[in-house]
Amino acid sequence: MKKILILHTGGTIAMSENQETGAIAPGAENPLNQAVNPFGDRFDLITENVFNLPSPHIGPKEMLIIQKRIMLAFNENIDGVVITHGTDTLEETAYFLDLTLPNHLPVVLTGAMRSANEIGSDGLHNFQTAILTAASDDAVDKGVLVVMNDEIHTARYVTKTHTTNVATFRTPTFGPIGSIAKDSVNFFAELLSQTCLAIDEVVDHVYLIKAYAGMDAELLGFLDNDQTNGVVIEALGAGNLPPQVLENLQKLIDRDIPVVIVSRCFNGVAQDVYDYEGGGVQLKKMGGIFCRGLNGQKARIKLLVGLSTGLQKDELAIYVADALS
Ligand SMILES: NC(=O)C[C@H](N)C(=O)O
Repeated sequence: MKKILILHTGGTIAMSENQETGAIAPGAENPLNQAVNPFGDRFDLITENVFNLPSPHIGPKEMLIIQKRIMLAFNENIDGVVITHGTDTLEETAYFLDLTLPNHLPVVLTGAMRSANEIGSDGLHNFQTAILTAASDDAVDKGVLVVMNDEIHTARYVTKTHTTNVATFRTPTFGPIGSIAKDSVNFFAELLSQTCLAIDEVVDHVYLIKAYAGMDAELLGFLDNDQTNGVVIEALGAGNLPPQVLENLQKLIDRDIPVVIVSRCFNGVAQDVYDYEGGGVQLKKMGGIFCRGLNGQKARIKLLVGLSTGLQKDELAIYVADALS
């Protein structure tokens, strides 16, 4: 019988709706703990309530606590791990774990868009399909996975795309790698393997900012101080910035603060293609690190993990630049 470790961390999947006001909030008890186990004796389910937090309250420190708990599971004959999590920051926790856990133990994150007592609540269904996926032999060596709404996505590329719809998790550019139909878990893609870094602490002051038409130079100026450890910029289009921010950008780079460039576009990959003032060619020459294929929040997690594990300068740039390294 497969032994599946379940780690509850909170989120809408653990919340209920106030029937009078319609407001959604966590209660003292996680409704998932009261749910009947639909699998009977099929799996040995070991449940731990790690946190009961809405996911905007989850940051790298909490991610590291979850990571450390899963590292222990490697010596506990666990066959798979399911993490229930709020959806707002689920993709960041999933990617943090993807970068820091060895690949071979299936680790699956899930959540819900409708709380436990709302009509059409998706929590229990997502929870069950996440368990099925974590128990699937085919989930081994696929990296950390996100299961929502009968789809299986890689932690590396999945993102939350809708504020309320149950089909919110999507993988732009690449698509999901599997699906669940009733009881059967089907994968239709392999994952290219990546390095896993051993992590023991997390650095702070790693920032994410978004470029916009007429962007003010001051914002980058505020980050030009001893505290800043790294900056990710969601640049325009293929990876370009307005000329007026270049002077302050150069100041950050001269301070040896790693500056990572991704695109604010929903699809595609940032590249140094444009050779005009503020274009990607110049940003790269100035020392900007182009990150291939990750969105802003994932690139920030990667930069944070690289910095937290002690990578510096060229080594850090190589690690962050390629989503597969
Ligand atoms: N659907 C959700 O879980 C959203 C909630 N605000 C959270 O992330 O905790």
